[in-house]
Amino acid sequence: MSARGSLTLAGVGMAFGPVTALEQIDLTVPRGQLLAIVGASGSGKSTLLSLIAGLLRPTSGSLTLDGAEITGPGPDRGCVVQSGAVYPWRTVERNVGFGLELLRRLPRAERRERVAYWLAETGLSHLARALPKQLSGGQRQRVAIARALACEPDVLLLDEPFGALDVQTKEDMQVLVRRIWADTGKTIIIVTHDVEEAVFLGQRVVVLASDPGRIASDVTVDLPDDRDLTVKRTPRFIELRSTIEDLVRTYHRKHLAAR
Ligand SMILES: Nc1ncnc2c1ncn2[C@@H]1O[C@H](COP(=O)(O)OP(=O)(O)OP(=O)(O)O)[C@@H](O)[C@H]1O
Repeated sequence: MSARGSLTLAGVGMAFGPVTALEQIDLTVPRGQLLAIVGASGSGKSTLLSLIAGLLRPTSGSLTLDGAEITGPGPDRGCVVQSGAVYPWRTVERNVGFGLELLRRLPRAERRERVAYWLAETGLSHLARALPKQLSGGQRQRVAIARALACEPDVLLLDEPFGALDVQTKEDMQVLVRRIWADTGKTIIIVTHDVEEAVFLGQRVVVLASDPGRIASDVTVDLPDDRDLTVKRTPRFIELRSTIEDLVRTYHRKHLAAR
């Protein structure tokens, strides 16, 4: 279990010239929490994740990870985006080992061991020598997840990672994320358009409103921690999904009406 991974955002704002993408975001994510962020298109979800990743600097407020200010990207945070961004010329195992080659001077044997572990954990061992072009979309996202985890980050950031996948593959990936979370105890933050995905994955769902992007609602998902896909058919799941879908819609409409 990771002993780190607690995030605090205090008064975070982000403007791109005249566009205020985020305003006054106050958010504490305890170590080991699985948080989903939803909101209409343009509500600042990706911007928020990029700030946590350290790819952007806020125009106001501060972000800290375990008490230290986030000033740029670092190996303590691993990112996976929708496109997966795997290197087409590298085999699966060399993709998974990529961050380890770059970020840490690990002995070769340990590097191999870690790559093998994450290949197994993500169900890719049999594809270790394959090239990305031989993989399905879901398998490619598994590679991106394994690569992020091989560096042993304290926080895993997922930006619409399954948006391009078919329903079946998407559900397999959701189950994978829940298992990784249960096995590692890492802090995981996932941005998604898909409210069903947010409720299935999250212990907590934060809803963003648009224009400017801000926290509209913070919902605790009181479903069992050892949930499987059948939970999606339970009354409480359906109720939570409807409540959050309504919130997303309401804040989207308010934003349109204000224009
Ligand atoms: N690099 C940038 N330069 C200028 N404006 C930007 C930039 N990045 C984001 N924005 C603006 O900030 C706002 C929030 O964008 P962001 O991509 O974070 O929203 P999102 O909720 O992730 O949207 P989507 O769900 O469509 O991906 C939008 O108005 C967008 O146009």
